[in-house]
Amino acid sequence: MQTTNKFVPGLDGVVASETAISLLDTKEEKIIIRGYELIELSRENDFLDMVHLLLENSLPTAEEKEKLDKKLKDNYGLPKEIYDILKLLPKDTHPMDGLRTGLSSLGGFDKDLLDFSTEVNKDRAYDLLAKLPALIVNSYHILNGDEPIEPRQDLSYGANFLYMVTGRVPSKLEEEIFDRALLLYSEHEMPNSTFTARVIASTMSDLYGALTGAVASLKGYLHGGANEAVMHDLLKADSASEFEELIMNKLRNKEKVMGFGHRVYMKKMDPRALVMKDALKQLCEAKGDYKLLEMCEAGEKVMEREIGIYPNLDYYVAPCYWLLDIPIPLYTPIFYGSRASGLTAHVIEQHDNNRLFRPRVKYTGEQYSPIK
Ligand SMILES: CC(=O)SCCNC(=O)CCNC(=O)[C@H](O)C(C)(C)COP(=O)(O)OP(=O)(O)OC[C@H]1O[C@@H](n2cnc3c(N)ncnc32)[C@H](O)[C@@H]1OP(=O)(O)O
Ligand SMILES: O=C([O-])CC(=O)C(=O)O
Repeated sequence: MQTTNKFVPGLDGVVASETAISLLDTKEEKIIIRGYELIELSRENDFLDMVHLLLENSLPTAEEKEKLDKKLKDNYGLPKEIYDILKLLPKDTHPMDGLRTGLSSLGGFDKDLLDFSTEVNKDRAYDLLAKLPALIVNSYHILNGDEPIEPRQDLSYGANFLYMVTGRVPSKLEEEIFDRALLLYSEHEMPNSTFTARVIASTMSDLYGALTGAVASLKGYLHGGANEAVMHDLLKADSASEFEELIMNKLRNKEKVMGFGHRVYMKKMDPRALVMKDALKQLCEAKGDYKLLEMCEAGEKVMEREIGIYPNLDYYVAPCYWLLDIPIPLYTPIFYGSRASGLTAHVIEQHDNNRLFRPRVKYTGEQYSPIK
């Protein structure tokens, strides 16, 4: 055992793992996913390409993509018992907690639960990605006292996901923007939720357990929960100047402004946010109403001017989801639905080449004294 005495709060900058999945290359300003660059991928590819890239280490051929699409669609259905379990939850349960419960319960339906071979883990990952839209959206519907919505096989993965949320088939632009957000959210190196999943997987616990822990991690407002918090803030103002005032008040009160800042890109804008800012422009243009864009731009300017901190992805995803008619409590669960693609790749990688995570502490308690 090697011990270093250096304590780094929040493990800021600490290298916790080797991975061949992704890297935030801050020198080159690139988000590398298995050798490709995320922003370039967002221009040329869709979420299913990303799923294939993450789980198979290559972009799919047309034939592979068709097979993947079919594999997911064939497994859309959830065991009826999962809906029965969700119906037992108190109605004010947050959909992230509904998702956490449903996901955890799914483990019991896996006949090979303790087979961690790469192939079985991969099949399990595809099965989960197939089921997540129904689990996420229907846990929300059930918690609202509504009936679950059946997935539609005739729509693309993203269009079906969005259809189940709103109950209407999205326009081409809505489908593309929703899919782009899925792709951008899919993988981001070693955020708290990925670290959580890998720590759990490192005890040779199963994929459902590791992914359930990651739901709890992503829910917090310092991480994925920020996208919901951003929208709540935007709705408190009615114009760019009111939103600027709201942010100034938060700064005066030393409060964090949601959707800004990032452990890795603190002094720069998250490159993914720029892509979603463009998407917001497109959605505003389609609606002929630019208010949300003007408010967000005003917020961006005031944060740069006052404290030199820039938007992260959640800041520009939130108003896009709003314009896509997605209810706010589904923002973080949908983020999770996308991130599950990266998380499953990380759990597989951890199981394939494992060493138990077990760090040490800097002790700040009382010195030893014998019990009298
Ligand atoms: C997809 C994602 O998960 S992206 C992250 C989503 N989360 C958010 O948007 C929540 C708001 N942002 C934050 O709280 C932070 O920027 C985090 C959690 C993302 C990163 O946190 P850390 O790397 O630990 O940075 P930390 O919180 O220590 O901030 C450093 C300094 O910047 C300030 N700061 C950072 N972010 C913000 C913010 N959003 N609003 C106001 N001040 C901020 C801090 O107050 C701190 O100032 P100080 O040194 O004067 O005390
Ligand atoms: O990388 C992080 O710490 C948080 C983040 O942006 C993400 O998970 O997408």
